[in-house]
Amino acid sequence: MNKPPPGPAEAPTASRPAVHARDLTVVRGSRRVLDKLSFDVEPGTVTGLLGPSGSGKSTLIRAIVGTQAKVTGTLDVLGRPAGTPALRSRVGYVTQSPSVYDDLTARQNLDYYAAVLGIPRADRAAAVTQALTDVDLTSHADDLAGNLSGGQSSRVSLAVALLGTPELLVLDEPTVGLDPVLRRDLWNLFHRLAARGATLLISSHVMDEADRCERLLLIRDGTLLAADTPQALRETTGSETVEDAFLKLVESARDGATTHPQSHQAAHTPRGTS
Ligand SMILES: Nc1ncnc2c1ncn2[C@@H]1O[C@H](COP(=O)(O)OP(=O)(O)OP(=O)(O)O)[C@@H](O)[C@H]1O
Repeated sequence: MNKPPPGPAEAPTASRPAVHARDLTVVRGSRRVLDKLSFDVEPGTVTGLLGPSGSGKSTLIRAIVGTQAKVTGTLDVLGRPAGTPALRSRVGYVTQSPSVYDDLTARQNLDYYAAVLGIPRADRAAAVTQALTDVDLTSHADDLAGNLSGGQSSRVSLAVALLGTPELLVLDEPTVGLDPVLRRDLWNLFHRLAARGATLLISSHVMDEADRCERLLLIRDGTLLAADTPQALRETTGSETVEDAFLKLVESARDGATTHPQSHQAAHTPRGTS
């Protein structure tokens, strides 16, 4: 693809990947659980990190947010090495298990985290209300978190991550256990956040969420099978669904096919061109 060189008027941050990984490797115990991953996450996109249970999604997410030990290779986040303290307020992270205080209400939880994040007292109430609105929890704002359903407490955690208006939001299986309506609503929220300029990296082991993402990173056994758009993955593998594409990529990796699976990687393809 003949991409013209960046012109002098092009803002360097606009085209810089939100996440840039080269030969990213993580060893846990005696096992290499991520093996030489190379990919870029483009800014302003909703990128899905898809792979079966145990494939290394959470490990990769922890590496990106800077909480994983024994990471080697290159891993830059918003132009800085992953884990740099200056990134803390720029990266929102939601873990698989909701991290809220059961004896505080949803609003009190958010107010507390807003204070921890250093949001000025005068701005806190508005920031909390906005975050509660974003996750559609205003009607439960004054319920104790301990009395909320699993899906509702996950949304409180998500609201916490939204508080600082992070540039990059990394969400580990945020839709697990949610009913289809809530899942759809959350995906709509993710796209609204991306439209406001945020980059979202969202892990899931549910392949039917693939088509809700603009781009996908498919991983299995700690290796990257592909990085591309859902449509390109279906087309290049001749598959009807991303799940079938995934299976074909696994088979071709297993057969040691001459076409290396990572040739599907289109980390530098500008958005909307593939
Ligand atoms: N302390 C450890 N020592 C060795 N291997 C580990 C350790 N912790 C995790 N692993 C292995 O690392 C691999 C990746 O785990 P990870 O939690 O990143 O996968 P995942 O894709 O997020 O899985 P899930 O979807 O089930 O959460 C797994 O095979 C797991 O068994």
